[in-house]
Amino acid sequence: MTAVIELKQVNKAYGGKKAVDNVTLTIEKGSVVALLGPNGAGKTTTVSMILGLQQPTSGTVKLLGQDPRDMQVRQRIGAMLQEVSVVDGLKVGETIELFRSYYERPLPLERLLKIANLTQEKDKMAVSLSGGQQRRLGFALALAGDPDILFLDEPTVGMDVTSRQLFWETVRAMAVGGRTIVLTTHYLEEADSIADRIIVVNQGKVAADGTPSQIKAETTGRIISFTAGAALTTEILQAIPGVTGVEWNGGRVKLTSLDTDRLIAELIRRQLPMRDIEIQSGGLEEAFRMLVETKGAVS
Ligand SMILES: Nc1ncnc2c1ncn2[C@@H]1O[C@H](COP(=O)(O)OP(=O)(O)OP(=O)(O)O)[C@@H](O)[C@H]1O
Repeated sequence: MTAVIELKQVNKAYGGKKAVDNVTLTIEKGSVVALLGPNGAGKTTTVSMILGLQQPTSGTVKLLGQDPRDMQVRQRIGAMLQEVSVVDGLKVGETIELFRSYYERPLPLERLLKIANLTQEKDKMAVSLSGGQQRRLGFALALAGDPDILFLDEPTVGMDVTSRQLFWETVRAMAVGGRTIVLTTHYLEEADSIADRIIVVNQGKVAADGTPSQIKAETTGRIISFTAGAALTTEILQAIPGVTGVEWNGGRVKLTSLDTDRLIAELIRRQLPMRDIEIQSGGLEEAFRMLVETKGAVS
């Protein structure tokens, strides 16, 4: 595995306040990584340091093994930031052409227009685009140089459902092609479906790091549900080692546990009256809430 992004003991302070607090992490080539965290957690600051737009107060950031400000490195990076740079007086097509001119091997204009679903808008003034269309233009500009690493900072904010679907299909196809994608989002279901690694950031620190299923399993544990025989009560179930929660819904009971493999063995060993047993993971939303709440929410 090749590390394309490396952060070592990175800190960023504004005044006396730490926005990023001693973060060390490595991102491998070809991975799709989602940075999740509440407002003010430090996601954008982390991405800006990886991009070389801001300097860490201490620690080191390497992009493709180099300083992120290196010109050769910049040729291989694309970024879609929260603010889209719409140049006054330029049409959509001209804006894309301008960005293409910065790169040695840009993607063709027509392809970029198609990817961003802006073919119809090619001759419109960029400033006249709607919010969602401007986000899509931002995507085309990020892809102009056919980047190896793509940064997407809350990319789908303001996009309608159809644009959002098309957007993620394109991102997925790019990841299959071996590109590395780093995104920040508040939409947990998007992170769950697109990312192969989720890094939860809270108060400038990494609160959790793993695959979506690891994050879910490690934080909320898993759930065993079954239709319970009449003899079973909450007291009996709570007394079984490994049970962290008991919830009833009619005759069905939901047990939560951090180790469902061990618990299921124990339930069977006790020959409890159970039918239609199911094992599920907790939701990412729940995992995220727990992580952020236990470590203290950021206003
Ligand atoms: N230029 C700046 N000057 C002073 N403080 C800043 C600056 N940029 C960010 N901060 C502070 O640093 C912290 C982290 O902000 P950052 O924008 O990185 O968070 P975020 O996780 O991207 O949040 P959001 O989800 O709201 O975009 C916040 O407390 C923010 O107020």
